[in-house]
Formats: sequence, C-alpha cells, structure tokens
Amino acid sequence: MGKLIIVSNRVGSLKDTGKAGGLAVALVDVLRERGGVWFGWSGAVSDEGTFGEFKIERSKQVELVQLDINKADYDEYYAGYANRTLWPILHYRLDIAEFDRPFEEGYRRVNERFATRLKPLIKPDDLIWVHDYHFLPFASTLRAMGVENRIGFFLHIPFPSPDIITALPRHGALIRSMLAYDLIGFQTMRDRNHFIDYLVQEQGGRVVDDDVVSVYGREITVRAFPIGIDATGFATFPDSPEGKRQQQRIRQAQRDRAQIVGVDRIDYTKGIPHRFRGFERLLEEYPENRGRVTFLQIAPSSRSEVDAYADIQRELEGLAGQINGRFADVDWTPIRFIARGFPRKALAGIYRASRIGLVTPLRDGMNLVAKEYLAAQDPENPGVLVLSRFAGAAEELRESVIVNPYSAAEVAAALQTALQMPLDERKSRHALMFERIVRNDAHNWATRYIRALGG
Ligand SMILES: O=P(O)(O)OC[C@H]1O[C@H](O[C@H]2O[C@H](CO)[C@@H](O)[C@H](O)[C@H]2O)[C@H](O)[C@@H](O)[C@@H]1O
Ligand SMILES: O=c1ccn([C@@H]2O[C@H](COP(=O)(O)OP(=O)(O)O)[C@@H](O)[C@H]2O)c(=O)[nH]1
Repeated sequence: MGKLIIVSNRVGSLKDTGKAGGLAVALVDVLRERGGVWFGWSGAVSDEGTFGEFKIERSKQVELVQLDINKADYDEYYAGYANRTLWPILHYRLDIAEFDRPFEEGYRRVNERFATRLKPLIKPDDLIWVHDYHFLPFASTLRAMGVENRIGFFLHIPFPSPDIITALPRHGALIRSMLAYDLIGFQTMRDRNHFIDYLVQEQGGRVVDDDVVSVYGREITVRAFPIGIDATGFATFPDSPEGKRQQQRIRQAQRDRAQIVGVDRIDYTKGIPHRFRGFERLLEEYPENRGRVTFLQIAPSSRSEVDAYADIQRELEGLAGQINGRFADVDWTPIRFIARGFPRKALAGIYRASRIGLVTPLRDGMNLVAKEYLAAQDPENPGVLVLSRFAGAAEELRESVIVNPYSAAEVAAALQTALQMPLDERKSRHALMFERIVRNDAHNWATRYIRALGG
C-alpha cells in the first residue's frame, strides 16, 4: 500500500493546539494510520514563493510539506481567481464575481508550480487526494507530467447548476481539466447532481452507472461524501476547563435569559446581516421576547483584502447599533457582536450555554458550526438548531428547524418555534441528529472517501 498524499491550500497541524478544526484533525489521523504527506501553502507570502525551500514538519510517518507563495501569486491566485471569481460564482453570487480574470493567469501558474514541486515526492502506489476550489486543475497538471496514480478531488463548497456555472468564462476548459481525476466528491447530492448535469449538458457526458459518468473516453466516479466533525470528541469540549469557564461567564451575565448564538467567518455567503434582521423581526412580532432573549454573534474577520468582504463588518456594527438603539433597556442589550474568533473549546462552552444555534448561510458547502453546535449540547436538555435550507448540512440535519434565510419573517417564526419547543421534542430531535453526526464523523468521512478512491 502506497502512502496517502493530501493536497490543499491550507494545511493542518501536527500540534494539538486545540485551534485546528475537526477536519484537519481527522485528516492528520488518517495520515497517521497509513503514513503520508499533507502538501499545500504555508500561509506565508515571500519573495522566493513556490521556488523557495519546503517548510517541513514531521511526526512518525506523517509529513506536512508547505510552500510559500509570492505577492503576485497571492493577489492573482488566492485573493484573485480563487476568492474573487470561483468563490462567489460557486456560491451563486454572479452579482459580485469578477469575470475578467482569466484562470490562465496566477491560478494556473500556482497549480503548475505546486504540482511541479510535489512530483518528486510521488511514488507509483501513492494515492493523491486534492481538496477544494483552489486546485481544480491540479490533476490535469500532474497527468501532463506523466503521473498515473489514482487522484481524487473533494469540493468543500457548493457546485451550482449549469445555468450558473456556464456564466464562468472558459468554464468548459476549466471543468474539462477536472476530468483528469478518478473520483470527484461533493458535500451533497444537490452539488453532485449539478456537476453531473453540467457534464451531460455541456460536455457530452453519459451516466453509465449509478455514480459513474463517461466523458471524453474516461470514466469518472462522481459521488456525495458529506463531511463530518469529530462529534464524540467535540461533545467533551463543553466540560473542558475553557468550555466550563465560558458557560459560567454567560450564565452569570445572562441569568435566566435565553441566548441565541451565531458563529461564522465574516463572509457574504453566511447571511449575517439577514440574520440580524430576522432577530429584529422576532423582537418586533413577538414582543414577549424583549428583555428575555439575547443574540450573540461571533464573527472573526476573513479575506478582508477582497473588496466584497471589506464592508461587512461595518455594516454589521451599524445594524447591531440600530437594533440595540431601538430595543435595548437599561439592563438588557439585545445583540452582542464580537468581531474576532474564539478557540474551539471556548466555542463549545458558548454553544452549550445557548438555547438556539442560529446557522443561516445564504449558501454553504456544509457548515461545520451546525454540527458542532449539536455535538456540544447536553442530551438531557439540548438547545435547538435553526438551520438554513441552503447549508449543505440541511440534507442530513432534517430534524433542525429549517428556514429560508432570506426571509426575516421566516427566521423570526423559526426562532419563536425554537424558543417554545418543549423539552421532549428538543431531546428527540437532538438524539436523532447526534446519532447521525457520530455515525458520519470526520474519520468515517475520510475513510469512506479513501476507500472509494481505491485505498
Ligand atoms: O482558508 P480561508 O480562505 O481562510 O477560508 C476558510 C475555509 O473556508 C471554506 O470552508 C469550506 O469547508 C468547510 C469544511 O468542508 C465547509 O463546512 C464550509 O461550508 C466551506 O465553506 C473553504 O472551502 C476552505 O478551503 C477554507 O480553508
Ligand atoms: O471563532 C471561531 C469561529 C469559527 N471557528 C471554526 O471554524 C470552522 C468553520 O467551519 P464552517 O464549515 O462552519 O465554515 P467555513 O468557515 O469553513 O466556511 C468551525 O470548525 C469552527 O469551529 C473557530 O475555531 N473559531
């Protein structure tokens, strides 16, 4: 059995700092089991860029191998084609995407340089697993260099219908380059079906078997693999010292008030302003909640060099101020908006102390916060997850209160339902979903994918 090579823009960590997400931890576990390499960007920008020395971290049979990129790569690849063109289009936001950025510019250059640097590390039996929209053409670049290994791809973000994806200039060339993969995985059946529709409608593909599409003489497996978290591990976090400390702080400050919590990177896909308006509508239409319910939004900044991200924080500060100005009382502040991140053990305590987890993206590949909120609940007295129908997680978490995030009235009604939900119903909904996220945890997800790839 050859080693596993994981390629992704962000690379996990071998140190258990508690900061790494469940996904990073799960992938490191899988690498530890069979030995392997995790290859990607170091997160640093330097003059040598991809021509510089590898930054290597080793532990037993796992190696993290990382490269810098240079300023032009950062602007054209990460902050450029990946996050100004692909990210908005794949999240259905044609209105803010940049259409005049050819992928042949920095995006393809960085893919080619990373592939060139990876090539000498590849042995004939190795399995290669490439992640996310930063590296769509990676396999085709490797194939052009003569690499014949099994290569799989997993897309962490949505894949929209052909109507939308065909608005991407030169979509045909870019997506044809993905046909060099042997297995292409998506978060949901919806994304998988859109991709197959695209291959059939735009590239002359033919579905030959359940998950197999024949296109340009190749047979590619296209399947949904909804990503999981380390649910049993995360369930212990509220009882960690940091988790307990946060619960205590909230309970002291909130006394018997019900807390609603939202946790998201500041991103226009997450629907945070819509969510604020939904909470405002709750206070308007169900006035019995005034003085008795609070909303805490945690929102670390993200990709702030990209214009579409720059103004969201200011917009949220304005909205929170407006809503607080309108409803606050001397002893009650309706919205607390915190524009920075928290470690995951602290988040777990915050989730446990919150009566509602409010997860309302306008589009999201999966949304791990939804799963973490459930994992952190006390099974004997769980809170309620209010979840957007447009999060990938909604395909699995059917017992949450599902909402249309665009409708403030619907969000307000869902919050009211959640606030009034009897204990028995909360327990039964939570038990069903918790059992499901334990069964499909991050480790099972990775193992299933690798098996499907032939590992
Ligand atoms: O690396 P950044 O630019 O700082 O962004 C953070 C990550 O955002 C995206 O996350 C996605 O993956 C999650 C796990 O599968 C999924 O739950 C979520 O819905 C997605 O948005 C992005 O896909 C990652 O590559 C980024 O590292
Ligand atoms: O202050 C924060 C906010 C978020 N997260 C973590 O960031 C991840 C967010 O993943 P999700 O799939 O919800 O969205 P993404 O940001 O990947 O689009 C989750 O594991 C969160 O626990 C965190 O550690 N601290």
